Amino acid sequence: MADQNTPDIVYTKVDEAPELASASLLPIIQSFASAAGISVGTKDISLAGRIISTFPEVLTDEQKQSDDLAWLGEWVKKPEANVIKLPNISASEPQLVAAVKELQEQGYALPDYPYSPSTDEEKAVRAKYDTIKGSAVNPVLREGNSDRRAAAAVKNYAQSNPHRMGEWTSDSKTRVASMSGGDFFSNEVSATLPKAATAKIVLETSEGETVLKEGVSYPEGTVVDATYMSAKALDAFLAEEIEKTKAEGTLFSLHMKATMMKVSDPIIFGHAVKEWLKPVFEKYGAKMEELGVNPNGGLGALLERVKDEPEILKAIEEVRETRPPMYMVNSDKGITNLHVPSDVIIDASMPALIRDGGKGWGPDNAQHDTNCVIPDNSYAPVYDAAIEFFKANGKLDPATAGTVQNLGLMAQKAEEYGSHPTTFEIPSAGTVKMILDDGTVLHSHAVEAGDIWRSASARKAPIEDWVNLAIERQKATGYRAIFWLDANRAHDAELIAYVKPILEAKGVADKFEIMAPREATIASLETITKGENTIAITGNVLRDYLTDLFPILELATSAKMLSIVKLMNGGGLFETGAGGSAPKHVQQLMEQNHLRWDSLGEFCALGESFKFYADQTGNEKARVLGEAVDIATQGILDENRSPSRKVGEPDNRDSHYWFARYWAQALSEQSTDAELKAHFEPIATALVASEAAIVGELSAAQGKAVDLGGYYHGDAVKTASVMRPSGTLNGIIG
Ligand SMILES: NC(=O)C1=CN([C@@H]2O[C@H](COP(=O)(O)OP(=O)(O)OC[C@H]3O[C@@H](n4cnc5c(N)ncnc54)[C@H](OP(=O)(O)O)[C@@H]3O)[C@@H](O)[C@H]2O)C=CC1
Ligand SMILES: O=C(O)CCC(=O)C(=O)O
Ligand SMILES: [Mg+2]
Repeated sequence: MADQNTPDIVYTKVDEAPELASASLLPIIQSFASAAGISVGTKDISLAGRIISTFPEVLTDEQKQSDDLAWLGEWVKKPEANVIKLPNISASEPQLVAAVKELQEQGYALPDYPYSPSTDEEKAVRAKYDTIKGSAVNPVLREGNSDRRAAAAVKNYAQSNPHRMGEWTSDSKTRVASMSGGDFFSNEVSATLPKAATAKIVLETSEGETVLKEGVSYPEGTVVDATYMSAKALDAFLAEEIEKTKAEGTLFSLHMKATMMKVSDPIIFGHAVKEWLKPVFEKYGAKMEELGVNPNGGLGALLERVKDEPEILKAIEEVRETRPPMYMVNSDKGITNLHVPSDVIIDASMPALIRDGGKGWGPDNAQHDTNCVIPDNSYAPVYDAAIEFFKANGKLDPATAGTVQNLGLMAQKAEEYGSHPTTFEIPSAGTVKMILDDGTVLHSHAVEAGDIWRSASARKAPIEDWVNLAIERQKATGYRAIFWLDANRAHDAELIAYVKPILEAKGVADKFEIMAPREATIASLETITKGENTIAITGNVLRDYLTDLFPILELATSAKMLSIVKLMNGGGLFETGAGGSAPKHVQQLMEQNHLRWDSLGEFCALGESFKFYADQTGNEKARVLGEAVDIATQGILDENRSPSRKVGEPDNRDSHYWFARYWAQALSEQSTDAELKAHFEPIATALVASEAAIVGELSAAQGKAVDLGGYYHGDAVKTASVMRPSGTLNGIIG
């Protein structure tokens, strides 16, 4: 067994619903793993944990925390890494500010979040907070490409227990709106570097040259893109779509990824907020700025800042009356699409809308056709094609549909994932140039004030690894395999120049197709409609989008996906599902003490992690544990032991009892390892014999509001007592 600081298997400490689930599940895992001499320990990547570890200088010794993310960033580069990663918060500004406030209330002397930093000290604090914001964990941990698919058991379950799908009709007014020019898609340029280079990015204006960034280094063979979104074109597009929505009688909705694309997308979101409230900003812009309003933080924060300004509130109300109804996050509470940038995240929101027959929730708490505004055209065609496909063909039938697996290029901050330090809101008109150390001007764009310029890149080694993974997966399955690459898009053309020679050299070119996202969407939907399967081999953003889209259509949720990251240096990262941290579930637990979070993703990841551990170390007990996990997971599906959505019915904790029971039974019934068999026989017997007591204790706990001692930084003891209410179960687990 490894030392205390380096557990054999790392289980990440995260946020919200998955972290609550861990309070119940992890003790079971640790107890079972210890029987094979395997330690399972936590490393903290939660939002609160990352804030705490970033500001040691203002904290007491007791409050200080190690920088586990930095540690993990190194760990995933080691061949022995074995990490189970649960979804964590990629914080928007309002989430970060709320977490800081909660920690301050708990006695952490953290600096306030500086909205508009002016002094050097404020700028330094803001820079630190900016590193915590957005998708700050996943790009660091994901030192490998992504392999996401539904395990056979999960797919079979979905086919025999098909979920409800909303009806699609050919007269649906739902559609996708995206820019016809001036966006990232149309302005993209790309080049592959023939040798290693260091680049600087400058803005040349009539006043002279400003260095936006320097010292960006790229190894030989890196595909380096540059593009920008025109602020003027974006505003004109948004204004037009607001009017069109009104004319069409649909809901206005904006879908983007302000969390993962943490620099560009909050700015785009801010443009939408400003356009929506244009007359108010025109009249009261200066006053609102004084009050600290930042449109990028959303309507929610804006309303909070102007709450004592009756004149502005009245003006907002007047504008609202002239606007189309908005797609709502929570119509009971009046929370709109534009309230919080992290409430409507495209990967989860668009598939849910498509699953529901193209309907979004309106302010009247009823479902309506919706105008889905996705400004940038790079990936919007996927949703557009899907919507048109279902209008023409009717809803997908999950009972007969095949599956779309995904292999996503993601390692080493591939593509837009790594673009955060090289994304800029342009302060004044001029030319942005990307200049290499040998003087070559690699890319150049004429820009105007407010344009969003960004450069993304993808390195050669990850690209080659991704193509090779695709070849392996196609060989293992025989499925139709499609590279979702658009030969007419600059970046994709560079990737195709990598892909084709590798396929040809390996003699498998005839096994693969290359299609632009729109055509690939149609081809994939046609394939699965026939009950056949396909592999989508995509870049990073489509990895994210498709691994929610197809699972949500096929399985109702992406939470049950197998999500494996084969780390490039030999380790394994096992993600639990492809979904997020489900904030709504926490609310329900706090109000009703019912947790509807489904840990199936954790079960799938756990089985893989143990088997991987066996491969890596030769500890065959780990393999026995892993194979038994798979049997237990199958049991959860076969016996319908997944959590129910309603209070009073079995929840996440019940499913953990059943998981422990099936796992112990599988271990006591196997004959590969006599020691494990002997160890788990009495445990399995006790779990079966105590069923009534355990289920009774779990059920008695539900129904009342609970106190977790915090939302972002809950109290571990309080959380454990809420999440482990069965003394009988705790006694057996030890
Ligand atoms: N890998 C990662 O680290 C990821 C992190 N995130 C983070 O998660 C947060 C929320 O993101 P959001 O876009 O709302 O997406 P989520 O996937 O968290 O939530 C969307 C909905 O999916 C359902 N859902 C998701 N997981 C489960 C589960 N295990 N069991 C049952 N239902 C589930 C829930 O539906 P219902 O309410 O109907 O029950 C939930 O409301 C954000 O902070 C985001 O940054 C998001 C994606 C990935
Ligand atoms: O990194 C993030 O912010 C979210 C990632 C995500 O949604 C995914 O990996 O599916
Ligand atoms: Mg996602």
